[in-house]
Amino acid sequence: MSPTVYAFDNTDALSAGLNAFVEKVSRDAIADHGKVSVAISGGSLPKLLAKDLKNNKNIDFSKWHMFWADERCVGYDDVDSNYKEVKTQLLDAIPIPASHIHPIQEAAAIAKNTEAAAQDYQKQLEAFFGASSLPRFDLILLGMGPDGHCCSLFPGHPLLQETHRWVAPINDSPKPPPERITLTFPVVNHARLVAFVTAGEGKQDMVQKIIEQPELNLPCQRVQPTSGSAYWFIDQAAAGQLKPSSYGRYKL
Ligand SMILES: O=C(O)[C@H](O)[C@@H](O)[C@H](O)[C@H](O)COP(=O)(O)O
Repeated sequence: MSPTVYAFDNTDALSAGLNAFVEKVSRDAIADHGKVSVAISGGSLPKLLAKDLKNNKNIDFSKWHMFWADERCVGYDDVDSNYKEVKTQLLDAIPIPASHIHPIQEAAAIAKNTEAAAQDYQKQLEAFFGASSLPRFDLILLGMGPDGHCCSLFPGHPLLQETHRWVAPINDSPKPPPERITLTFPVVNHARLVAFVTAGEGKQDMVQKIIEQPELNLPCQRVQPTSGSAYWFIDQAAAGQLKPSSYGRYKL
């Protein structure tokens, strides 16, 4: 199924729309199963997400569990750490219990032991979701790279074919740093909801390709939740090459 695309006048409006969407996802998940599992990527996403969400008093963050969709193998304090970015932008400002925050294992990350970091992260997912079936996140929040990558799943990379592992190591990421771990497509596509968040004119060509040329089979286009839905939250600049019929407006 094609994703639903919402375009916003500017990034402030995008953050407001995303905040309303996440509030609803959180309410529905808590009503359904008492907690909310969220996985998030790095890049520009944490800031766009946190702008309004960090002040949202209608969300019961005590029920949230935060995971990473992909992570760079660096220490928690490193400028490249996705954990650090999400913590600084969002987690430090919301009442989420520390035990509900699930970063990758720092020792393995610092040692650049991507295999150990990936195996440990898979164990963390098994401990939370159970080991017998694929994890089913309530929400996976992803950015889009200018080459059409998402998570640390890059065009043409063998990891696109991974069908067994939930979390995979990567040592040759074309986007630095090269050592990372990433959720794999089986996990991403088992989520209830996946929301892409991207903004800026620099993204408009790739957004057009991904939304209007599905035959390209780029990583972002392989995100097709099997029993869930995919959404795009973009600003007008990123929507600049899209046909007006390709997107709609999110109703707050
Ligand atoms: O660790 C990372 O690098 C990311 O998780 C990556 O997948 C990111 O989300 C995209 O590259 C988009 O990044 P920008 O929004 O900064 O372009």
